[in-house]
Amino acid sequence: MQIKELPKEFITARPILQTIEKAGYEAYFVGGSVRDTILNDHIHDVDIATSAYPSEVKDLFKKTINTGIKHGTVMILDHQQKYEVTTFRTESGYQDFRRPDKVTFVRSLEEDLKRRDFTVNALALKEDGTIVDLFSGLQDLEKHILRAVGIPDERFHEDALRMMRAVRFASKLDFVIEDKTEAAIKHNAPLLKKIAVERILVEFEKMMLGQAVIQGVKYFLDTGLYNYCPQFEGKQAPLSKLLELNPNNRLTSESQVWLLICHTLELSPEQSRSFLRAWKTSNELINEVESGIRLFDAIAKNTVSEKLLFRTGRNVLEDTINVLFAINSKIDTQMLLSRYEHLPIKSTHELDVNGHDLLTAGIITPGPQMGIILNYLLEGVLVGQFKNNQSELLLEARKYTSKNPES
Ligand SMILES: Nc1ccn([C@@H]2O[C@H](COP(=O)(O)OP(=O)(O)OP(=O)(O)O)[C@@H](O)[C@H]2O)c(=O)n1
Ligand SMILES: [Mg+2]
Repeated sequence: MQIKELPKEFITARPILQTIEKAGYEAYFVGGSVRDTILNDHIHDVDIATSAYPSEVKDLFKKTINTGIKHGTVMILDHQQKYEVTTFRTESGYQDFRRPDKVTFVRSLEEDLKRRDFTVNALALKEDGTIVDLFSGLQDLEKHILRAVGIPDERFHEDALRMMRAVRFASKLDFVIEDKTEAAIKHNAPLLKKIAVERILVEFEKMMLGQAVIQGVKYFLDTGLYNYCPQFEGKQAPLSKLLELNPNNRLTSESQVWLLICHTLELSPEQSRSFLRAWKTSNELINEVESGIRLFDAIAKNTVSEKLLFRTGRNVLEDTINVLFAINSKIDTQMLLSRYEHLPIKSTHELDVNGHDLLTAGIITPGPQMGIILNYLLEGVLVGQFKNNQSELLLEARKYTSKNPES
């Protein structure tokens, strides 16, 4: 197969391949960018594989960085672009089911491709647009099949994360997993325990954000992979609720993913925090999800106040609304949004007095009372009891201090 019109990302990278080839080595585009080009999907990073050894690659280009020289990867800087060029390799020494600690460089493309995870990821593209397809990856791409290269067991023993990659691609690309490959995942699922949580997290999030999320989740449950993810052991029943997600409403951010998961597992705000710590998500995400779960709780109890909407903020509110759509909730989300829009202020900075104003007006002296009064004024403004107007707020602050003198 020949690709007639290469995407612009390949066109700009083409001189790199040509330089390597002119020096007598082989060089190809490989990996996801080749797969995504044939699928007509957007490509995000162009990876290059070559028969040249890292030192030989470095001799050919002016600006290079040793990003992963041990694994054979050299980064080439060219016209403000960065390209990762990796020497063909076979990988050995997989005792721990993680990425190899030892790689052996080889001169043969075939040796390199046969150690890749799935046939659709084992295609190589020449600079002239010719596809090298040694494992029927093109046929699998056409039929939307995800199939391990060679013997599936071997591929998953080399890197157990590939099992999570399989369910991720099933969701992202809307591909079915070929039977033997799926059976090998079922069989080897416990190996996932060896994999760093941070790597599992990335694949799980991508699965949840994919176009065929229900199919991804189905594989995730059927293969038993979930049992070897943090906090998911034995949680088949609650996780199965994800199979009823609204197929027309995709999640659009990591925080939505985790809000949905914490809600599905019926976690309290505090439980959500420790759950997410086990998954090693960022603190920012933990705070967002906690806030969203508080809103979910208030929605369930019908106790959503203006103050809660204010504290939730627009981003988390929008995330929550998208999750409500995803779970086919009947909640009047329009009403929630409209109540938020009608809040007189959206952030504490918009309050027409601040601590400094209270001090200069002589209403209080520095101390803990300041926070209490500002909060009192904020709440009054949010419920429409006070206007957000400095003189009125100073007056209310004065009234408050005379009724509640500092003890
Ligand atoms: N555990 C892994 C990870 C990667 N690869 C190979 O390395 C390529 C590039 O890896 P990566 O960028 O992680 O994945 P992509 O397939 O490019 O997908 P994405 O769109 O997420 O970049 C893959 O296509 C595959 O050939 C592999 O065999 N096994
Ligand atoms: Mg990639």
